[in-house]
Amino acid sequence: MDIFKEFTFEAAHRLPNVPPNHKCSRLHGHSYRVEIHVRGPVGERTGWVMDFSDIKDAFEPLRQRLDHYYLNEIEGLENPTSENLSRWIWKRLRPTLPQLSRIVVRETCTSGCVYQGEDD
Ligand SMILES: Nc1nc2c(c(=O)[nH]1)N=C([C@H](O)[C@H](O)COP(=O)(O)OP(=O)(O)OP(=O)(O)O)CN2
Ligand SMILES: [Zn+2]
Repeated sequence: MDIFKEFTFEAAHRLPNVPPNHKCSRLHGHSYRVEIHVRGPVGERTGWVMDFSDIKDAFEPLRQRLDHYYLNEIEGLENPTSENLSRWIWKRLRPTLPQLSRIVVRETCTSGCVYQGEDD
């Protein structure tokens, strides 16, 4: 079964590789929403795949590195698209959360990406 926990953080960014007249070449911010999904069997006694608070404990150090920062200044996020942000999170979270199965990053109410470690 797949379970998930959703997190939010605020951050600024700009996209350095878009044309100069592209709106995202300008500095702007988002209220990012991130879903962390974990896949595994449901424990017979616990009745759960994993305690949601264990997902929170695993993601919180990364959230602290992102919240209220300028993403472009973070190593590995020089081009902070949703796609690159999901890969950045995956790479750092997977070692402590091996059951990680999917990351959903939402930049706006209508835009985001889903990453399942395809090119990990
Ligand atoms: N594939 C991607 N495309 C875009 C990304 C991205 O990370 N991956 N990022 C952006 C910008 O960061 C932009 O802030 C968000 O995009 P967009 O959905 O265009 O934002 P709007 O809220 O302005 O969208 P509207 O629906 O047109 O109001 C751009 N593209
Ligand atoms: Zn943006």
